Amino acid sequence: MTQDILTVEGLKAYYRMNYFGVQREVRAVDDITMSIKKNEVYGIAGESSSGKTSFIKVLAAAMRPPFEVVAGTVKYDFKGHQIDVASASDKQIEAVRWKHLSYIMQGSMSVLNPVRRIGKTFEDFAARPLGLSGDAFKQRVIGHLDRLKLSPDVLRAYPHELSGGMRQRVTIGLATVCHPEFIIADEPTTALDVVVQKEVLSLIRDIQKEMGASVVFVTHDMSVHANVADRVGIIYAGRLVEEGPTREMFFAPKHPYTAHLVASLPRIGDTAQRPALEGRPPSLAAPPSGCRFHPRCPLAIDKCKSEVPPMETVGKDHRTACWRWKDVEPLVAPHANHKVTA
Ligand SMILES: Nc1ncnc2c1ncn2[C@@H]1O[C@H](COP(=O)(O)OP(=O)(O)OP(=O)(O)O)[C@@H](O)[C@H]1O
Repeated sequence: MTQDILTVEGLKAYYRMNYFGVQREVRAVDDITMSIKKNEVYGIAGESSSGKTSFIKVLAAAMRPPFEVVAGTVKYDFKGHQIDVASASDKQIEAVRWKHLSYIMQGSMSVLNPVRRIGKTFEDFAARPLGLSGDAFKQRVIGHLDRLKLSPDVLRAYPHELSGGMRQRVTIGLATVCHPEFIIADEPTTALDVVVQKEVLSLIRDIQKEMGASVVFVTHDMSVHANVADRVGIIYAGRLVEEGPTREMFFAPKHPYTAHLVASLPRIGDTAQRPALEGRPPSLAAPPSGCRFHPRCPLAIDKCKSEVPPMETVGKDHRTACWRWKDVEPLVAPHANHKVTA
């Protein structure tokens, strides 16, 4: 049986703000339970503002006030090192950062210090976790850059001197140079052109295979999920509403929201009109009762308005939170041009 490397239970994480004495709470992650296996690539999808970035910030132990964990656990089982990052101290998190757990944040420029040469940034990130210095450290970094098809010259460059694709490679290099067991990436390909996107994706996949790491990544681009993920999880209004093997999520979704998301993926030669999903995701300060998707759901019944659907197992590694999952039909037929992994 494959072992889990990450187990999340009953996780709630909110932005808690105080505006002139008035408390406001944005429930960005609201009761998520899930797990990720060793060597698995897990993609997280959902509309803008659904809580994807907030969720992986907790996984990456990168919360900053006013964002805080309100309930639940986020337990990693690293080699010889167990940690619950939802309650660990900064010092305990420091001990696993980069060496076991790494985080590729949204937008490579925000990670790379604009006034520091790339080589210095590598030293800041990786010298201590690797326990190397001087020439030994430099050789290790150069060897790693070579795998990423980057020349040692980049170490002398400033971030603005590199193209967007190169910067993203450097960010991936930073996140992987210590051979972490768990890599978290937020929109790793957004803002890159299609050709560079493909390169960056295959790079992440190659590195993951070579190092035997687990990867969690977020993107709103369903074609990236189709090509890269082993399993996909769908977040709607702060909740995980469905997760399952990528192929099943595309060809046999069991949540009406997933059916809409996967239907949004353009296919070559397909001119069929698909019903648009009306409305917008709800405010996370005052989400709807019952199933949060019910105001937009074509299958909603009275029960959906008042009772929260529990996550039910509907197949191997496949779970959904929908009272009417048996009635969910794919909105588009499987298509020959629709490449899906697995
Ligand atoms: N620093 C913050 N302070 C207050 N609320 C925030 C903050 N950051 C995010 N939020 C709110 O948390 C909710 C979830 O946002 P989050 O960025 O996690 O969503 P997302 O699914 O990643 O969206 P996107 O795809 O646009 O990045 C949103 O309602 C957002 O407005």
